[in-house]
Amino acid sequence: MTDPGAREKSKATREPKATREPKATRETLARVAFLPGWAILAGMTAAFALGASVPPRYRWIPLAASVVVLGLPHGAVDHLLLPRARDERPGRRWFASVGVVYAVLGGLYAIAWFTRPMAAFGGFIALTWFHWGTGELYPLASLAGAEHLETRGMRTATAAVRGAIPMGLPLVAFPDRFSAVAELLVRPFAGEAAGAGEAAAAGEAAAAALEPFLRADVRVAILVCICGLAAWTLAVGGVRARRMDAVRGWVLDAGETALLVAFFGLVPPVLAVGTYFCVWHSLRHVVRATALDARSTPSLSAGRIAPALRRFARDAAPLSAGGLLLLGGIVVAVPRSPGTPVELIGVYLVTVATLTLPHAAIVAGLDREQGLL
Ligand SMILES: CC1=C(/C=C/C(C)=C/C=C/C(C)=C/C=O)C(C)(C)CCC1
Ligand SMILES: [Fe+2]
Repeated sequence: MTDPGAREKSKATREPKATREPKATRETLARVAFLPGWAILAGMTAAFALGASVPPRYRWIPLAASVVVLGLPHGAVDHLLLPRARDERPGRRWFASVGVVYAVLGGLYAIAWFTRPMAAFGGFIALTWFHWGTGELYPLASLAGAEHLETRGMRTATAAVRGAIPMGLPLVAFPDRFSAVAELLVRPFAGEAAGAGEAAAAGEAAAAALEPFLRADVRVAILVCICGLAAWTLAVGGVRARRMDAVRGWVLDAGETALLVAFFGLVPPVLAVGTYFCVWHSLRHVVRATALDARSTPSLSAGRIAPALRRFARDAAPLSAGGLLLLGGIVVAVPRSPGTPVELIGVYLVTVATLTLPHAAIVAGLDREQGLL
């Protein structure tokens, strides 16, 4: 005999933890997670559609800003995420475990950059695809309440689409910029005793390895795959949403997907990726982290986000500083030290890459904990 009360209870515990926030709290979180990103990306998309342009050197500003604003700090609370999601105290044991994950995964990946930089770059694109894609599930499913994402299949497909847009469309629309960034990231790792000639050769080797992806027919194929997957995922999601009478969440999903396609198709990639990193991916993750902090719930449910963000900034400060130290270490350790601001940002991106592997692993653990992955 199953007692209906028990069945109700088990249903309640199966519900992803992330959706347990009271409605008022969720609305505050959603406002902060969504509105700035929509406004800034839509504004920039419109400006570039109307022919705006930004001189190349200024396109790096958002990426440079991400060192202190949202970008690097968004990963600096990784040691607090899982214990808070499990209602445990984030003590020394958690800090040590997360430290080990960072040391092992980050360390191995750093070695890969020094030994096989081009493969490491390819891995970075794949990793970002996964991490930025799955990073969209919490805001969509838990904050926007997009019920068409209730099945694992829909969530997998949606994450694949959301990650493919920022990594694939810059290649499709701006192949030369894409390969220039690949060269920028790979060049400092040219052989131990590399002279300028050898470094240039490494850069050229990077460009040569990318060559097949830069061909017009291959890029058209990539575009067709991304748009086809997006259209198919949204079509299946739309049917589900209609059946569940949950069209609002689907409209948000479809609208965002269209905005992202237009944004990454029109805005120069260095500017687009940097902006997206700060005001979209990182902001959404920061909001998610504040939602896990029990001390922040009273002010959040009263519609106030500032105290929660201040608390986040305090939590994230020490390890953001740690990230900067690591950046300094990598700058010193690369065989060819960066000589210009842009080269310095290139080395920063490699630092971000090595930190992103352990960060993505921990966030994936949180996704599992919250029933999203
Ligand atoms: C800058 C840039 C690129 C790559 C950026 C990447 C891969 C950024 C990843 C950031 C991460 C993972 C942050 C942490 O969440 C591309 C696509 C080559 C295109 C040209 C501009
Ligand atoms: Fe992240």
